[in-house]
Amino acid sequence: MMSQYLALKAEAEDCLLFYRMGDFFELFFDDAKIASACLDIALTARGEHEGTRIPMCGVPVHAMEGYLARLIKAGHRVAIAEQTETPEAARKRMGSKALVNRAIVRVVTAGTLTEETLLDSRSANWCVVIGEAGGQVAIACADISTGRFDVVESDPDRVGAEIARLSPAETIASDATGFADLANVLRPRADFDSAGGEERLKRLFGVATLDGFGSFSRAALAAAGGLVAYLEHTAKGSLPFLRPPSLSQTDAAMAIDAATRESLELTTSTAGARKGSLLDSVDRTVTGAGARLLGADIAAPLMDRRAIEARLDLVRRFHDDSGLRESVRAALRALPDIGRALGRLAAGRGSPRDLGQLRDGLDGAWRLGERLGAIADKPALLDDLAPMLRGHGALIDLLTRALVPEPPVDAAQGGYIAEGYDAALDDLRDSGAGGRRAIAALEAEYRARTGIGALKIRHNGVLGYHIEVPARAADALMAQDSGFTHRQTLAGVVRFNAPELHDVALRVTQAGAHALAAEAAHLEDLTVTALDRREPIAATADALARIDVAAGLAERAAEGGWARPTLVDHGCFEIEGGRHPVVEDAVARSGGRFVANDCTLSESSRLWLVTGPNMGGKSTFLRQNALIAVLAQAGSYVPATRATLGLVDRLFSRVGASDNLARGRSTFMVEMVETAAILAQATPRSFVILDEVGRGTSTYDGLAIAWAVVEAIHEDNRCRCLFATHYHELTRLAERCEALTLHHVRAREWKGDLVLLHEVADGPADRSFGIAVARLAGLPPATLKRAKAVLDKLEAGRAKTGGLAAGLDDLPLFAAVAEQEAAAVDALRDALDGLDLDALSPREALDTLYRLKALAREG
Ligand SMILES: Nc1ncnc2c1ncn2[C@@H]1O[C@H](COP(=O)(O)OP(=O)(O)OP(=O)(O)O)[C@@H](O)[C@H]1O
Repeated sequence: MMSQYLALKAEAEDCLLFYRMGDFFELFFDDAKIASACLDIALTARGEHEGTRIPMCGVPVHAMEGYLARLIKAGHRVAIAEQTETPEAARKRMGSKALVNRAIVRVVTAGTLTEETLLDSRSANWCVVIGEAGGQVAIACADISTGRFDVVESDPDRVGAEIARLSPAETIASDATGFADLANVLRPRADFDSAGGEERLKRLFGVATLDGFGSFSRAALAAAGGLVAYLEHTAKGSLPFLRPPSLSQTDAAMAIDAATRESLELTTSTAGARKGSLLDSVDRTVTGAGARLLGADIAAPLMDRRAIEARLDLVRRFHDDSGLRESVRAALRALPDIGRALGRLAAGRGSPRDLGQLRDGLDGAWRLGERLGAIADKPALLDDLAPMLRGHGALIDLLTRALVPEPPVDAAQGGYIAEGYDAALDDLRDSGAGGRRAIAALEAEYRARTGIGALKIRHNGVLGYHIEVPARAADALMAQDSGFTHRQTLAGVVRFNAPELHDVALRVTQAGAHALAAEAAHLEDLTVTALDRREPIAATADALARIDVAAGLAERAAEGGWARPTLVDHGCFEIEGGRHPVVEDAVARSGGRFVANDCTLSESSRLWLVTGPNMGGKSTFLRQNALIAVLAQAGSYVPATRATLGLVDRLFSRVGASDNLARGRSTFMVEMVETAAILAQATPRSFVILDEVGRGTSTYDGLAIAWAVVEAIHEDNRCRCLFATHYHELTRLAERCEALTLHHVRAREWKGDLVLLHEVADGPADRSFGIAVARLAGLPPATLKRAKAVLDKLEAGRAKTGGLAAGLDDLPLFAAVAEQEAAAVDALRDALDGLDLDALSPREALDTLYRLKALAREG
């Protein structure tokens, strides 16, 4: 047995091997140590291997799903080795010392789950593969719990952002590409060969050419083929359930890099949970499929204005008609998740209940389709969706006739095929029921014959039907001629058999076994019939999800008084009464009122420099505008009283404080890497929010960098940008950057207390209130007093020297400064030994300026 085990383990080296032994899955050696620690189950030992005891632990087969879930969550992969023949068959083959054949039937990984209990019903479960060919890159992703299959052709530099968008359960790449560091599973290069990929796809979809799906690049074939190869590997050869691939380009969606997603908390909060994210605050969907689609929509806002308007038209229809909205949501709420039921059936892991869910879901969809088809003023999208909801009439009828109202998850006990569906099955059941009645009659007869009132006929797995009497009354039945045969003596009872009982029991058992077999055959047939229609069923599931998303967004919009955004072709961004949905909820929960703010970026004012006290609401203001862009392009109403915006092609958010020490980068390093990416990638159609860039380093360095970044964004990127800063010196930039305007969040000091008004107003902030905020935060009075004294000294010094601001003011007027302070400049020129002052970078220029000023003061 151990050599069989070791051979199987060699096939699945990167997995924990679940080795089936009767009613248990056993794990051995290191697998046992890892699993027992992770699952908190006993580690024992058994037999010997190379002179040492073999560590071992096991989980019961019936409880395996729960254990699997914990292992997969902890990041393990599990290979399931099943017995592939019965012990009887093995004995026939090899005699009494037979070893049952076993084989790995499945590799369970995070990206290839279909079990309801292992999946979150409200999130997609993506398995993502990166493929590369001829310098091009494509990403193939599948959610095999629903069969969704997308292939996206990507710029090499957008691969990271795409992966962040999908937030996959598993990412796979070839061990030979440059993307290995983005992957958590590496597969051999041969799996990603584009010619082999084409063959695999043709085989999967049973087609002679892929032309019907669109035109695949070689990279797309490599990725899609690599994905199919991986799914075949984990399902051990059986083909996965995938719908025909939908091909797209990354530029069909707003580009949002990983750091921006994280800082805007689009689908998860910075704590990693769904709670606190934009998605959580917007989500009013009532079905798992709707929630999954909304997550995908928010993660990938569209770039196609017509498609966005189509979604918005549908939201508006539900928004403006609350009666319709409520009835549609009530109907959807009652529907089971047909997409996932279909996924389980297609993966060969379906149950009678899954068929029942299909029946109920499709029936509900049909009714909803009828209703929606008949309403007035149908938006175009609904015209497309309503017919998709109907059209499974024959299947619904078949399943309604075939199944009981509430089919069980476990097929083993039978009882899921409805009466009247199959006359032969009904007969078998009748004869089983007749037998059970005969057994009841026998019980009465035995009681009368023996005079033992407590006599019972019972059933168990070992003895089958038998007669049970209390031990004290058993003697009468023990006699040779009693007509009863002794089978078992237990503590309080003694068990017997009798010839009549044996005959009737045989009839009952045989009828039962035949009935079970007949039901199983029906289950298989019904599954095949349902799967014949899997593409249109999946399309119905998609249509339901789209309607749920629209009705949910309408509900959210009505709840929050949101407005339909107007999308235009030029680069404006005009928000009136904008709000941050997550902060607004939080403020409301603590009894406060959120202050709405306008943001009007235009050609002549495309860069807003926002100053103001800490805690004043700068970050909130920046983010709420970025979130409004995301929501608008995802096809949602937005938290504002009015919003008009030109489409945003790339969204960037750089927020001062986050760091990534885990990746070995300091806070400042991360800040600079991300800022560099923005300067390299932002286009005039982009929207950028920068929050306190430069604060991660020393004041002068930070100010110099912030200064140069603002200039570069203004001159070169020319994107729409909100820039929040504590460097008041930067406000000087307004004098020379014509499209930069100054704004501040308002605050007042009232009788020594700071009052934050959270109101965005024009012009620069007059002061910074840092110490007042520190007091609000509860810094000890002695420390506050000392801080105030230091601040006074600094300010006095600044007044005397002209200060930092004066220096920056002079930066482009270097020559003028030089004229006024010629002597110092000469001294400096000597000191700098022929350095070309005109060629200095802003940072060097600034340093030089300060040295110059110092020399001038001395001289
Ligand atoms: N418009 C608003 N209306 C009501 N409360 C608000 C508003 N904006 C922000 N707040 C409250 O103020 C808090 C601080 O806001 P935010 O983090 O945006 O300030 P900040 O100016 O960026 O501060 P810092 O400079 O310290 O980072 C928020 O958590 C929220 O409770």
